[in-house]
Amino acid sequence: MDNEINSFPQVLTIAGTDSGGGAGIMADLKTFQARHVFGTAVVVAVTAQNTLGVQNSFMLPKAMIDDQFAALADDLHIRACKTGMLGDAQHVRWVVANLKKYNWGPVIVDPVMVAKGGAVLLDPDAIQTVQQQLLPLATLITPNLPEAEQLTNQKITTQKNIQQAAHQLQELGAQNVLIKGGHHLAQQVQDYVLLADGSDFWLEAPRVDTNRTHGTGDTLSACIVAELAQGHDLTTAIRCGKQYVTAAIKHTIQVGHGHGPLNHWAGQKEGLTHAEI
Ligand SMILES: Nc1ncnc2c1ncn2[C@@H]1O[C@H](COP(=O)(O)OP(=O)(O)OP(=O)(O)O)[C@@H](O)[C@H]1O
Ligand SMILES: Cc1ncc(CO)c(N)n1
Repeated sequence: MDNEINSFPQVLTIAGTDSGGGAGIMADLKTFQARHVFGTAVVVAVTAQNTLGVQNSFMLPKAMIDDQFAALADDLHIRACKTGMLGDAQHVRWVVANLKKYNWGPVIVDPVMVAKGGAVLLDPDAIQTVQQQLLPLATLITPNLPEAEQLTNQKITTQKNIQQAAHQLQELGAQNVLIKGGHHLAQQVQDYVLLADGSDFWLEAPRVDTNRTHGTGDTLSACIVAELAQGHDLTTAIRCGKQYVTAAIKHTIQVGHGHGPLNHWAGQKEGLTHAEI
């Protein structure tokens, strides 16, 4: 009976809001909607933000965070989840406690640290807590290059460095690793994937010459969550996420004066369906 009630794929984002609608929970929910899963959210932080930057942020108190998790656990059946902006060490610890307390399916950790405009979204002194407490829970971790540098405490300039960093992240406890190459300015953007069984591959796409890349990382990880919730394997979900985010960057929309948001309808434009990727 309960299985029938909760048969529609439901997913969860645990992150911060973006009043400008382009990143964080807003990007996640738009991606979930476009990828045909039912999106839910635990709000950890609220930001006053637009395409020009982050003007203010507010971290929610522990009881409010715990109650959001409890409300979902009492009623819904979440098949996969992701984390985004977690703010500081104590919020990382509170989220970790709730990830351990209930079953949310595969956990995709997007270790958000700094917004495209430069605002700090994770206190630097929380990095150790992320390494020690959150990474071991990660089915997949999806750092960008600066985040991978912080988490592995090394400069990353070559493909070999990227591969070494991915292995280090596995040693810290993440089962699978996707290092995003959007911050490297080469003509081809290259992301590196290292899977739990030791196999690996590069995902390549032509760089789109645009500054409208607000929320690219959120959109990629949210799409992976959506595909996993629909029963696809991790490699398929990652390839689909890459295809979706590339389309969402390419089919640009004109919103805001700065780092504009993506076009979350772009998958429909390119006729992408979850089954065919
Ligand atoms: N200009 C671009 N053209 C094509 N693909 C891009 C571009 N910029 C980023 N990407 C892709 O978008 C995805 C996200 O990468 P990126 O490194 O930008 O993440 P991020 O820094 O976490 O994003 P954000 O902080 O804005 O959420 C990756 O698959 C990356 O290759
Ligand atoms: C709330 C929030 N989460 C994540 C990002 C990074 O894209 C952002 N700019 N804002």
